[in-house]
Amino acid sequence: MVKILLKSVREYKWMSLLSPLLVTIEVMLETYIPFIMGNIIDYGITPGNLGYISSWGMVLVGLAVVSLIVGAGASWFSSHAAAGFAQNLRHDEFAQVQKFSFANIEHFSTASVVTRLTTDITNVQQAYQISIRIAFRAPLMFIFSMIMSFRVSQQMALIFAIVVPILAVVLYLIIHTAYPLFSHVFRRYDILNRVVNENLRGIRVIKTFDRQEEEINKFKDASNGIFTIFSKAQRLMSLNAPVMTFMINTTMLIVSWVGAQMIVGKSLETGQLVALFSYTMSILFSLMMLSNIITMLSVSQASANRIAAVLQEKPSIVDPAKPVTTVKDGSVTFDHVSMTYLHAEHPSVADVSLQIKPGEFVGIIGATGSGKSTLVQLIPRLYDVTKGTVLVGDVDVRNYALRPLRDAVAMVLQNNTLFSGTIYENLRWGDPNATDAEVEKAAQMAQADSFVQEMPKKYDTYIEQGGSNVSGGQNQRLTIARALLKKPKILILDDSTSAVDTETEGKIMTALRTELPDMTKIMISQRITSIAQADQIIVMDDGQINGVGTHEELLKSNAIYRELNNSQQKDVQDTIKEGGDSNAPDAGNK
Ligand SMILES: Nc1ncnc2c1ncn2[C@@H]1O[C@H](COP(=O)(O)OP(=O)(O)OP(=O)(O)O)[C@@H](O)[C@H]1O
Repeated sequence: MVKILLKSVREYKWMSLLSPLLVTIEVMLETYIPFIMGNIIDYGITPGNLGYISSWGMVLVGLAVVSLIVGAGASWFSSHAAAGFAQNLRHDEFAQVQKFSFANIEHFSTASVVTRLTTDITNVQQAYQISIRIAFRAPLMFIFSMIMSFRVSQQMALIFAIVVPILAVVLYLIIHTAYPLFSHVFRRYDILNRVVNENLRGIRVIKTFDRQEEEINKFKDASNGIFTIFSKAQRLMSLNAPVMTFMINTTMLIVSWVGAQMIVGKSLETGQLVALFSYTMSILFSLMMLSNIITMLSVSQASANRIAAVLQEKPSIVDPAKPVTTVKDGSVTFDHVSMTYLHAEHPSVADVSLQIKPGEFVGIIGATGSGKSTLVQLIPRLYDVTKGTVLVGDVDVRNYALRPLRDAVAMVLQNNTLFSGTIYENLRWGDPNATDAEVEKAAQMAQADSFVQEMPKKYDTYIEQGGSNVSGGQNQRLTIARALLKKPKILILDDSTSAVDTETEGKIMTALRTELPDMTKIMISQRITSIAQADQIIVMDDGQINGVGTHEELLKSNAIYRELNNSQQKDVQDTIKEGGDSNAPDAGNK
């Protein structure tokens, strides 16, 4: 796992190596300073030797300055290397997520991917910075201080041999209890992110239903969950400080008591005792630092695992070894195709066989959940079939490189998203090199040009995030125009004219049929009127094809289609009787 993450260190490798090197120098200098101080007391101050004091005093100042500079360098290199490493890791993880298929994303959940890209990366960044600085500093400080205190007085150093193991056991017990709590926190972050994500996406629905209060409570629950675990873990960790203070004071007392007796017995000098006080502090503090480091590193191990899982996830839909790069035409064949979603028990599409000729207009109709969207998503390979084969231009879709396949198959979803930017910019997602005239032509076919022309800035009108400043029907027409700019061989409209009135929808289909006769048009719709003109209509029922034919043929031969037609005719009649208008959605332009 560590190996996978460390691949992202890249250009920050040398900084990462410099930091521990400088730390080693810093610690050596720092532990030498009390030794010189002790000597100055014993050989300079006590006998009144001013020459000794001034010459070693200069050395002392020199060492302190060098140690300061080296320490600052180590700190700078470690923080810079850690920030750079985190940046690379974030880019690598984000790039990996872009390669994911829908199935991959469903595996992790969007909220969890967000936590892995934010909180988890921050944790790993901190852990990395600690690893290349403090994780070196603490044990080195401990070892050098132990060596130096043995050098000063072996007898006194034995005190540490008793105190250190006791402290180590206490600190271990604290960490051991706190760690499992920390590792739970991340799962709580996923929940928090899910609540925020859902809230922001559905903010309009929330406002419409006046559900702010409930949403605040949902957020509070998620946030309280994090608070409870964190404060429990922190309460345990806060025991560290009093335990340390107690141990330091006790050790100091023992050192003072034994030291005083040794001074009286002439086996220890005053300066040596002062040096030993300093080493006591260093040894105990480095132990505390070590315990903190171990906790932080173990906590961030959970984060590191979660990031590594994303980096190691194999994108389930990738280019084949020798991909076909051109799509011959817009023909589509389903050959005994079945598709079962991950974790689903039953197939959403079962044993479907179907032939669509290039340029045909195909309508798909059926009850909700009958598998219409699943079926068409197999054409641009948004999901792979579980059984059978889907062929586009007589080639199995799995044999194409993804880019040319998805360029040839444009898909417009019911809730397709527009992005923040001008209308020109949004439509050019379909073709970045399209001229203004080409953009406008596509918009005309999608019946979007008329309302865009009425906007003050026309095609330079700024679309807000998620297309929030255009109506649902306008949004749909713009996304159809965007898809048309790809000049696809196959255009799939997945209920993507649902918010467009029937008259405008009719105009769109007429434009597509007359101006793009070679482009295969596959249209999913709940409205019979939308697909009645199709060359063939497919009636889906429970994942299977229940009937295929033209409008007239199906009216005669297919019970489901007849039933749908009758109920929709009745609705129209009822509405007319009530004096309403059947073409409710988006009848006017905003
Ligand atoms: N991502 C998914 N994971 C698991 N099951 C799914 C997923 N998407 C759809 N399904 C299930 O597959 C079945 C077919 O769904 P699909 O969206 O293809 O139906 P549909 O006919 O297009 O419905 P609608 O008209 O409501 O859009 C449904 O039972 C649905 O619950």
